[in-house]
Amino acid sequence: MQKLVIASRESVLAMWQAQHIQARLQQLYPDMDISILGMTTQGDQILDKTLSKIGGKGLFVKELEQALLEGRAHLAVHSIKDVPMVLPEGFVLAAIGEREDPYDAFVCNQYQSLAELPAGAVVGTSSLRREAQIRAQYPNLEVQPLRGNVQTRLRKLDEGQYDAIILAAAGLKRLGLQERIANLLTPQESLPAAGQGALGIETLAEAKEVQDLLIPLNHAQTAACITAERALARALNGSCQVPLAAFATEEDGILTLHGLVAHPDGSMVLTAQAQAPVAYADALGRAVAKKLAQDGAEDLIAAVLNSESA
Ligand SMILES: NCc1[nH]cc(CCC(=O)O)c1CC(=O)O
Repeated sequence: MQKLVIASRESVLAMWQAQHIQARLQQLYPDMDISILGMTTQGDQILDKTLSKIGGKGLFVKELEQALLEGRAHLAVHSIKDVPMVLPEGFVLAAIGEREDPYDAFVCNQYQSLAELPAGAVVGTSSLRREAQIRAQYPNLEVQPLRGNVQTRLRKLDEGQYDAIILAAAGLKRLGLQERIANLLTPQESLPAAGQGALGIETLAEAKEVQDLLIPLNHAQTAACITAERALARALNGSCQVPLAAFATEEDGILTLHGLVAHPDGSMVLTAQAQAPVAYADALGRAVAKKLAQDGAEDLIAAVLNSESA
């Protein structure tokens, strides 16, 4: 192929990620003409509602998939965290890039940790997963919705609308804003979302030639972790509506996967974990999901979904 077009959202973070992939590809294929097609998605436009209320993750990827379908782009670069657990027919994840820091970051101008915040302090996050875990451990704190891109969220903190906010460490680090991180939340405080910190590259299922070009960008250990995390979320019908976390690590070919499902108000938190060789990543995800289901996760999810539609 002579020419490759990368579809990306236009946020500063998305563009950084697309440029990162562009640079890696240009190094591998110096003679190829590689460009980026920036586009705005519904997820970027609707900023006054929480994601769970406007239909979830798909809103960040649909327009990019449409560009692939219409041949305006050959690959789409996503934060894998924003990619729905089940792709529409005809699309595949062709490569998963090496993971950045997977943890959530505590961002605050006065305090060093959630534990130090005074009672009644306002913590900004629109992630139900973060909200539920904070409420469960710090019932004296107030959690308020916070949307917009990373820069917007930091501005709202600096203007005093919040005492602290929680953001993915990966986004801040990629944007050179790591000095804004007061502390990383431990996985015990806030278990990360499935895929947090990793990039996914999506193509049409039929685009074999493009997929071959992307093989060197796939990071095997990260891909195994992400496969396990996404299998867990998929098995529990992972949507943005229910607080759900899935975090895998790999050591010497063995994956350790932690899963968590919670009630948004923090009144109930279920956790489970298991280990398996990397070759069984998908089965591991389903196994941890099954443990959670046996502990009552499906009832919890049904109760949360019911109360929302009521
Ligand atoms: N929800 C939006 C989103 N999608 C990916 C990232 C950060 C980068 C990543 O996790 O790869 C963020 C921002 C955040 O959660 O703070």
